[in-house]
Amino acid sequence: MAFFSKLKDRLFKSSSKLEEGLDAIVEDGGQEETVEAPAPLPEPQPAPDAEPQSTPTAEPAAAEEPPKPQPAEKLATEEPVVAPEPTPTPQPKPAPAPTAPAAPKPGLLARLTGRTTAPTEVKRELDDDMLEQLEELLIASDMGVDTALRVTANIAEGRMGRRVSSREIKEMLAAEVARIMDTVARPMPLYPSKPQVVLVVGVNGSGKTTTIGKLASQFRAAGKSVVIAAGDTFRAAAVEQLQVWGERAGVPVLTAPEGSDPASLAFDAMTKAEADGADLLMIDTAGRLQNRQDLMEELAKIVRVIRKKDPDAPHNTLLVLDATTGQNAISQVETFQKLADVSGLVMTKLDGTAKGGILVSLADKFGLPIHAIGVGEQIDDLQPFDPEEFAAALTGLETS
Ligand SMILES: Nc1nc2c(ncn2[C@@H]2O[C@H](COP(=O)(O)OP(=O)(O)OP(=O)(O)O)[C@@H](O)[C@H]2O)c(=O)[nH]1
Repeated sequence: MAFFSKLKDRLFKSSSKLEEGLDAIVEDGGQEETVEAPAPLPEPQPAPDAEPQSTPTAEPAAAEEPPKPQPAEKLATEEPVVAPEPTPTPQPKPAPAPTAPAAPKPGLLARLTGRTTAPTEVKRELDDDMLEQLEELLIASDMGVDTALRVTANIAEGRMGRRVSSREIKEMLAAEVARIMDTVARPMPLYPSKPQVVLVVGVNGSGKTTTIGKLASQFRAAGKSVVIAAGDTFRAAAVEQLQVWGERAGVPVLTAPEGSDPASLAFDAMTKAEADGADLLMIDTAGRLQNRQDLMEELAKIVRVIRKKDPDAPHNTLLVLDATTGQNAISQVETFQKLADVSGLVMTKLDGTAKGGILVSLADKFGLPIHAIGVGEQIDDLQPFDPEEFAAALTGLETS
């Protein structure tokens, strides 16, 4: 519940654009029609709130990494709060059905008597022009050309020539988006290894430090002992910022003198975390642009050194992506994947983007797990990723 409203509120910037675009497409060339009783929805009814917390289960992760996982625990502690929602069984929706046959009569009478109370809505025939407009809209929302084409093709399948309302097109789109995102919504897996080494990488300012602080706080609240290593040894300010987050999360931050080798800090931090019996060691790294070859090499070195200490480490390599960077996120994933064997993504700043479609594009292209999303700058502004809620928020479905 908390998650839903937060995402909904904060994704408004993103949803409103897509939502307005979808409304405009239907209105452009559409005609107002009287709403027939309980309008039969197109077959793939997405049932947006049917299984809200189904996603952050870890079965897929377990299936993929059979050797070690003792699959994930939820990242977001408020996840149980979502549970109460589905119970509201007062769904008197089925009831209106019997009244359906009677509905046209009063509508007609009302019209004859000049009291036009019958509700109307704009519908447009789903044709090539409409699909083209839809493709353009999705591409503009950063969904990427390939994904946009695939999504529209799926929407079109079996529905060409049908008259659709704005709400129906949003439902179809939300169902497609949720289907793509369903496979990638997975919390960060936890392993029995002690310490489980989590390397956090990304370009400058993507939100690595903030995400580490938020994650550390959540893991700590889940009863894990966490240690953070300040791997950005180049900037004193970065270390200080991490120390602030360490304090907020209540976890120790290991540092090294400014300018020292981040790989050796990572090695020392592993030794220390092991000696302390820590469950998790989260290693922050300096932000590096994917086109800076030297820095990317340095990252590869950090990974090599970590593996000297534990060949299975880093157990998780989280790539933190800033959702506001749009399509550039694609090349970030490609480059970081080559050097650091990225195991999962955290998408930050979803509260500030007008183009949440990038997540759909990433999921469709790489299939990397999305462990969490950042929806603000506060310590509790990191949420598990829920495909249905995301799809509904992105398309503006729940606001219609
Ligand atoms: N609105 C919003 N801001 C965020 C989010 N995550 C991080 N930020 C902000 O983004 C800015 C950069 O975050 P950092 O955590 O310092 O990013 P970084 O990747 O560690 O940065 P470098 O160390 O410079 O590479 C800060 O102002 C954060 O408060 C988020 O989910 N939403």
